[in-house]
Amino acid sequence: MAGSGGAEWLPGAAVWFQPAGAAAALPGELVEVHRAARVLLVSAVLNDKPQTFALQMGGNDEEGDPVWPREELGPAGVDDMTRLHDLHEAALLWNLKLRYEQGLIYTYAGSILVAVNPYRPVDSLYGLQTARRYHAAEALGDLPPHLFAIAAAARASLPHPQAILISGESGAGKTESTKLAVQFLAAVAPAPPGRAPVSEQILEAAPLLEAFGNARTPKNHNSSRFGKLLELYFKDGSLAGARVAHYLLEKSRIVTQSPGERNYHVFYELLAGLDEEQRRARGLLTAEHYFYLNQGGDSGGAGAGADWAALCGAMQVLGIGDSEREDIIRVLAAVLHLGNVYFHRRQLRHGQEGVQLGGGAEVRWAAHLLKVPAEDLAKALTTRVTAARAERMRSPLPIDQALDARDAFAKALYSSLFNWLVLRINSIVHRGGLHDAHRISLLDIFGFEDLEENSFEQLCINYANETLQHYFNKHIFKLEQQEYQKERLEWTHLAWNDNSPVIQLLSKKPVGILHLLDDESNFPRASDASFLEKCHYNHALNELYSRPRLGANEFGIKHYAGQVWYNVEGFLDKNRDALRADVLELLCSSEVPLVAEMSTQLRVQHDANKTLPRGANGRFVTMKPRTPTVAARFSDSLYQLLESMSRCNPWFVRCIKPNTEKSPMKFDLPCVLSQLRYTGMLDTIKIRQTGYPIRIPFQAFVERYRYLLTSTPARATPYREVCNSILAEMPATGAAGADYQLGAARVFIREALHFALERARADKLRAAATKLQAHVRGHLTR
Ligand SMILES: Nc1ncnc2c1ncn2[C@@H]1O[C@H](COP(=O)(O)OP(=O)(O)OP(=O)(O)O)[C@@H](O)[C@H]1O
Repeated sequence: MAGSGGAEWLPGAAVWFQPAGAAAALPGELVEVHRAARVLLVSAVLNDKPQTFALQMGGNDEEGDPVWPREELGPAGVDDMTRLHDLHEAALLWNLKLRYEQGLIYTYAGSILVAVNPYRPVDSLYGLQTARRYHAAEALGDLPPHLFAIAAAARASLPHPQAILISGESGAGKTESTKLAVQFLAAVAPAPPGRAPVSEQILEAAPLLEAFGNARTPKNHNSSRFGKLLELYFKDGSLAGARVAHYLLEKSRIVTQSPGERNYHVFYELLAGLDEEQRRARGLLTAEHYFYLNQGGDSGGAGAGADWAALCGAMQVLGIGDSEREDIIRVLAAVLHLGNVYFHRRQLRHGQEGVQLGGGAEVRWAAHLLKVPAEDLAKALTTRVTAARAERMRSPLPIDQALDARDAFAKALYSSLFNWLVLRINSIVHRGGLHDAHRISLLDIFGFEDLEENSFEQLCINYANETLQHYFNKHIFKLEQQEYQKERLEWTHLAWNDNSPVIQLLSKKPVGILHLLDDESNFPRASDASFLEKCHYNHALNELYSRPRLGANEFGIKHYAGQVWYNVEGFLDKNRDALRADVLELLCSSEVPLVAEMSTQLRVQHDANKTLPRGANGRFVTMKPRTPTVAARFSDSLYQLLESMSRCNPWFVRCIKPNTEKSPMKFDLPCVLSQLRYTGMLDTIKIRQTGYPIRIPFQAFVERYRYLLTSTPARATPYREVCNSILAEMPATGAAGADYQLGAARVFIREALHFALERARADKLRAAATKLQAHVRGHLTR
């Protein structure tokens, strides 16, 4: 490609270039230039048609001039990106853009689904008719790419357990995709008679969990602030039950919100939904009066009243009765009252500092709603119990600790309410008799986060994303290529961006950052600063780790999705998440059945998880038992999640955010490009295009595709040879290299050829069925 007279590469500049298939170079005009993305868009007329071409800036040729590989995509792009001939970032980007602008938000990369958020309702995409069509399709590529196709393929692959992993940044569309997949599976596998409400209950659990676990953030007005694994159980072809597991509800949001952020939806919905009389009975006012609701500068609740009515409807469908709902309201209202409790500093004897309670009415309301003695609650907020020998003494709390005690109380109340709710939902949708049911798991876990201020929560979220990216890489690249090697296929090794070193930096024993944090959290005199010192000391030489230049309380990690700086302030407290024993006792003494129940659950969790520290020789030593920290529990649950996933056949859905303004149908190239880059989409497509992800044992292959044989093989022909005969007759898919290879015991097939095989088989079977019907009709007529 050449510019006119060495002119600047600017939009509007005249250029010459040669598109694929054109006999000679064409004159064109630069439409857009993305230097960072090394992408040029050029408009030109080819075959009398104005078209736009995406060109990738390559390296330099021998004379130092830029090299411009080329790609022409046609007006509608391709629906499976493994069919692109010239694979480069510009081609992927332009292909997604072309499709997106025509309302085609789904595109395949082999069997991986790329879903670009439309940011507007696209009802025509998701009707019952569409669901039925996808349900009836025989193979993944038979119909245009769709989320329903992935859900249908997962369902068709039962009884082996299946997992659909839905990933993407905050706001990319994971939660919507999860809901749509569940709706599809519920629609095509209706519950058996007698159990009819179960699928309705499963569907109604989603808005309930969203009300309590989602909140408005600048990135997403309905951002899930917890990770979710939803297991759907199928029996005799019907959706027979479900189970939800949740990960790491963001607790800090209950008591603080940054500008533009809000607390969990349910608070605003409650206040807008109760009438004046109902509010008065609980001492409640409107949302702007509550400290826990107005710190982000937005306590408006437009439409929240209707949401409260919908929420009550969902509770009814789930069988959460009036008295339970009343108790839920008590807890929510108590949290709001607690947030408005304030303190005055008080100088005590011997130079000790203490506090005097302000907002006494708020304490009385909270105690009244929780049915605990008001004086005990006041004591819990202003003093702490210290145990010296056999004596329990109360010592006053200074003002900062009193505020912390208030917030810790509110966080414990709300998070145990959330835990209780999940358990309650499970008790409804996961009834007995499912031990032999078949399972599809849907994972919707918080996306990678890099905020203005990143704290402990972001470290955990990004750690989870690293492990899931690793799981993806392991499936797509590592295990795949290991298999080729084992079965001695001809294969040039394909490198990929391995993120194991970051995972080790975070979690390897004994000095991974999360282990250092745990050790410090169990050491009473440690502080955030001493934790940071230890991180610097142990990892300063690691190239994935950065120290701040100006001595700030931060450390930086180079994640697979980019560098993130974490401010360590509050890390230790958040990780300890200690609930004082006297506070737990107070909660357990509540006469509200729900509060007593959730406090018991809290106590069980608190006690059951206590582990004794091990001595150097591996034997238990006599020390205080360690209460597991948040990071330790989270790592454990991630480990269990991956364990469970490793037993499933995975399906990947990559959600993409088209712009950062949440604008409908606006495709911002650099924004999409960065997501394609850090998820390794180009390499993924390369390995899907040239690799052999489908592997079938010879005998199973022959049994499935024997209808495609044009001649019957001799009786004792080995399966391997029959496989070869079937495959040799299939037309080539057009990608470079062989479309299949025969390994030691299995045949290895490219996805494109697998689609073609499935389609050919379905055609043969259909033709045979038609012939048989005609034969039977003829026979009957005769
Ligand atoms: N398929 C879709 N059709 C229409 N709108 C969509 C679709 N997917 C997402 N959206 C829009 O994008 C918004 C954000 O999507 P969603 O909440 O699913 O993101 P997320 O990836 O789960 O984000 P987070 O990680 O913050 O929870 C939705 O509220 C909705 O407005």
